[in-house]
Amino acid sequence: MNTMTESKKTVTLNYINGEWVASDSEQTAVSKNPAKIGEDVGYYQISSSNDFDQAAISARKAQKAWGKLAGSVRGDYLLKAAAILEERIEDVATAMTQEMGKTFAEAKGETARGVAILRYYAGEGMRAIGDVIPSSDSDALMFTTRVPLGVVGVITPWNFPVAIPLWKMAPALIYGNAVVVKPASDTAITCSKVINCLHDAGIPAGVVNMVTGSGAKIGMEMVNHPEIDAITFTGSNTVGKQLAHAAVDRGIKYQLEMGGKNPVIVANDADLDLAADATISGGLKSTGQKCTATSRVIVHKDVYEEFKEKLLTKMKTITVGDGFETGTWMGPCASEGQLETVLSYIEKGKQEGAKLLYGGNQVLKDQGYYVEPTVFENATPSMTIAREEIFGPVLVLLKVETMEEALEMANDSEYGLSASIFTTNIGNMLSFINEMDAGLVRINAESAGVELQAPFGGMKQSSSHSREQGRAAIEFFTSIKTVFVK
Ligand SMILES: NC(=O)C1=CN([C@@H]2O[C@H](COP(=O)(O)OP(=O)(O)OC[C@H]3O[C@@H](n4cnc5c(N)ncnc54)[C@H](OP(=O)(O)O)[C@@H]3O)[C@@H](O)[C@H]2O)C=CC1
Ligand SMILES: CCCCCC(=O)O
Repeated sequence: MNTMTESKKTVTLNYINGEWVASDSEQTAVSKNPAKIGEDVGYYQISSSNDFDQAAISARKAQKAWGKLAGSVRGDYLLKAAAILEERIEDVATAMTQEMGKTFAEAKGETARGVAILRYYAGEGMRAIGDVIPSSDSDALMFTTRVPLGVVGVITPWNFPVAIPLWKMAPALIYGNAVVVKPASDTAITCSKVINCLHDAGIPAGVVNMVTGSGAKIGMEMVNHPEIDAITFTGSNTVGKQLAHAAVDRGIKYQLEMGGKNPVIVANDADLDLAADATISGGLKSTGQKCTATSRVIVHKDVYEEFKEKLLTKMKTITVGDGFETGTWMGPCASEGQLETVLSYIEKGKQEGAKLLYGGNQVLKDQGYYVEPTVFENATPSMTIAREEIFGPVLVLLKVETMEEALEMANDSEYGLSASIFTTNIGNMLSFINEMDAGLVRINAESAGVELQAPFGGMKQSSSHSREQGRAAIEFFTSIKTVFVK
């Protein structure tokens, strides 16, 4: 059981060596519902260094036998966990909406994506992992194989509290690693429910561990712990770079997926209704809290006014409220801190001279951390709201004279995660595919909504330049051995 009741409070436990245990710190912290100020979702462990040490040592001990299992046997555990998670979609999605505000429909969709991720990687346990390479010595046999890294530390954010932990854990596990997970504190309870599915699937003790608590403490414990062989992280650039420096100091492998400032280009031959719908979905779904969310909307002057009107007409239909209410299209910001960040960027946009076209206000103040869907125009590429990741429902319209200018503006960012173009012109498409510096390049489709079977990751400051998901994940979670036999 992943929780205990302590003076009528539901307290989520750590998962160490196959058991749900309280921290020896005897301290817990509260997880709050951003849609309902004052409502506590539950409590999680404020873990100690000793807690983490126990988890890392357990992982080390368990990994040896786990790595020796046949891939198909490891895959069977993931298939069982997938079936259990599928049975629990409503319960896990409820925790997600309660902890970070995502609408219940989106939360159920994400949890179903977690089920699919487990099933995809279960299959990886029976696929080829190397090549036979002809040696120049005709009497010799030369081939490659892959071996697990050992114990992988997993640090995850609050915005996809099921999909991201699973798209890191599932490949780590199928390729023979053990894991220690430190989830975002804002979504610790949701993560414990995912871990409980792996526990109930009978995964061997120590192969999977979860230690909750402050990233600044437990996250740094993780990257500096001698039993941790690699780190995979998704979150802010600030934290990612800190982890990378610590990983390099120890000489361990690291993987970072960080921020984005994702552009959409609307060409003068675009389907403007499609472009407006995709801009709203890509930019405002999940309250804009996706690293792949649309934020810069670069529109050709010939269609600017028509597109703007379509966008505003659709934005005005957006309903903001509690993610459990069926009429809600957009939930609250994930936390009070995130709301304050978004409001500060909106103020910055006004101060720097951008024109607030729609939204920009905090709403339902007495209920939760809600902000209106927001769009600016008359912004310049140098403005803060056009350069920095806001991680909220804020769109910035930018007008251009030519497609060459549009592409140049789209590339004018320190980030390079996802980018979309709406056009019916093959020349525009090919130029965009070839010249857009982004890991995810999408034609007549929104910038968000990546599929689990395809490589995911960014260029420039969005990533450490590896790729997650799909078959690409094997590159990070294994090491290649080139074997020569005479
Ligand atoms: N690219 C992406 O997918 C995401 C990007 N972001 C960006 O990050 C910003 C803040 O979001 P947030 O979730 O707080 O992102 P953070 O980078 O602050 O947190 C991500 C994870 O890192 C942990 N962490 C925090 N500080 C440290 C540290 N010093 N060492 C090790 N781990 C640490 C967090 O733990 P804890 O929760 O306990 O602090 C959490 O588990 C967002 O506004 C957005 O810009 C956020 C989420 C996803
Ligand atoms: C970390 C961000 C994940 C984005 C997944 C999506 O766009 O659907």
